[in-house]
Amino acid sequence: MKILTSTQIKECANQSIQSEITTSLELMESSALACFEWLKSRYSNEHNYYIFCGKGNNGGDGLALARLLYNENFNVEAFIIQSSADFSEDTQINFDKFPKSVYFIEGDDFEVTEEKAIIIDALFGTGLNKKLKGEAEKIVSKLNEINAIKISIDIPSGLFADSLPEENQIVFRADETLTFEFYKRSFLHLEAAQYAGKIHVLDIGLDKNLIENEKTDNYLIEYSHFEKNYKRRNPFSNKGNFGKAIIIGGSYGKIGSITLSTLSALRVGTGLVFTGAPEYGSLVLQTIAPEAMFFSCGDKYIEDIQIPFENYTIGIGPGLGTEATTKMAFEKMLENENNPMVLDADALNIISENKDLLNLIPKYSIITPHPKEFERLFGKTNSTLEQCELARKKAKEYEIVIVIKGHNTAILLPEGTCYYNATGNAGMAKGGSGDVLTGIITGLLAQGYDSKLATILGVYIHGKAGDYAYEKFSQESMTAQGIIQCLSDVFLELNK
Ligand SMILES: NC(=O)C1=CN([C@@H]2O[C@H](COP(=O)(O)OP(=O)(O)OC[C@H]3O[C@@H](n4cnc5c(N)ncnc54)[C@H](OP(=O)(O)O)[C@@H]3O)[C@@H](O)[C@H]2O)[C@@H](O)CC1
Ligand SMILES: Nc1ncnc2c1ncn2[C@@H]1O[C@H](COP(=O)(O)OP(=O)(O)O)[C@@H](O)[C@H]1O
Ligand SMILES: [K+]
Repeated sequence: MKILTSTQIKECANQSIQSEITTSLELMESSALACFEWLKSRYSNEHNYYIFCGKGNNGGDGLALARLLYNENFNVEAFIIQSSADFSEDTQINFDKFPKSVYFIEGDDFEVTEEKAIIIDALFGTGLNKKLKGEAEKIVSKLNEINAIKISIDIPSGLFADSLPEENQIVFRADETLTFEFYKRSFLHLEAAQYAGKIHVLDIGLDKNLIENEKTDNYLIEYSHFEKNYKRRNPFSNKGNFGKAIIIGGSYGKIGSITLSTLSALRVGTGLVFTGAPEYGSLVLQTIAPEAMFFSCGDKYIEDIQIPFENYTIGIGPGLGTEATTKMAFEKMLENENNPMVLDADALNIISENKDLLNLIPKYSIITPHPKEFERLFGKTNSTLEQCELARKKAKEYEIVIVIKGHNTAILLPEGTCYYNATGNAGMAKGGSGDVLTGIITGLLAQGYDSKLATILGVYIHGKAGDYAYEKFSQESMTAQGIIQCLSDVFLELNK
């Protein structure tokens, strides 16, 4: 799914209107109708709906929604900011059409009975052009204090679509946001996402051809991406058709991490998986992952990485350690390798200590830092959006794929595009989840997916398996091994 800026979204709507595909009033009605249908499917008319409206079109959506609810006998009250007397044209029409009287409110001079209350925030949408102040700030602050179900229309009031709020900025805190047609980019960044709650993208009938023609560098990964690009297995295939993945890492006390990567590479369909680890890891690895082959990388830690065959794909880093000899062996390996590889964890920590090594990373390799590892590699930034933009620059500069891991993992490609992921959950916030991702991406790369697809699909599958693990084991009890176990559910779904 494309992620467009608020200006682009407005432009799409304007073009639809100019080409007489629709009118602005019809768009407002279909926005309100989409919200109405959504609400009706989730909440009964036993609730009391309190709809807070501004003077712009977001307020118009709110007033149209109030009418639709009222007409179906829902208990609804509409509140309008006092200073919002000069409505936009369509909002004025919807104000006139609302059959009940509304409350004009000033500051915190309004009452909401908390019991069974649903507060709908239609104060400001994507037309917000400055931080909330005065009356608006007072209203939102009071709403935030009320104990009720809170739903924002299009975007929580006070939030911008394309930039992040500062600390202590007043923003409506929604449990759910019903947003129109597109994810707003800010929803994919922690600083803003905390205000938006669960996001639901509603279709309001904007012309899909116009959306198709809008250019963007930011996308959200969707199931269709995976479905479209997934390589089905030919019935006549043999193990030689599905690549050789070499997973390198592990050190004393961290053989587990490389085991998790190995198991994950096996579980995404790789033809042959080899694990390179210190000798003492052999017994554990061969017991837990008998399908994988083991080759020794020294005794106590890696001294030299000798790969005993050709045509392979390397994933290196989990549990690798940063011993002096390991560093030397890793540097030598980087000097000798030309094919894209996956670099994670300690491989990245070693590079952080010697930034010249960035230049040795083979083109189109994939690096998977969490935000702290990213900071060690490329420096501090003031926000996650700045970090994402810095990653875009670095991905281009070094011609690599950068994966910034987190709740909404961001993938930055060498051509400058960003793909955000929305699968996964907080049950994955545990040691070992990242090692699973390394194995998955390495396995996909080994099977012939190019770096871009291996990463996009890998990140998506990883989160999706995490979501299955959540359903099966709960967020608390799921483990990295649970994620690996649930990879089968992802592939079974795909093969249905
Ligand atoms: N495009 C689409 O596809 C569709 C969009 N739709 C809906 O329209 C929404 C966008 O509507 P919009 O452009 O009228 O702006 P909106 O956010 O309602 O209000 C801006 C108003 O608030 C004011 N204002 C700004 N900042 C302020 C502040 N800090 N404190 C106080 N006031 C402030 C500003 O006044 P100004 O400062 O410019 O005088 C302006 O009048 C969008 O989110 C969606 O819900 C659907 O109906 C149909 C399809
Ligand atoms: N709250 C969350 N929501 C979704 N995914 C998460 C969340 N927390 C962690 N993850 C995912 O789990 C993985 C954790 O990786 P990492 O931080 O490297 O941990 P590890 O130390 O286990 O290797 C990443 O892929 C990340 O996207
Ligand atoms: K809103």
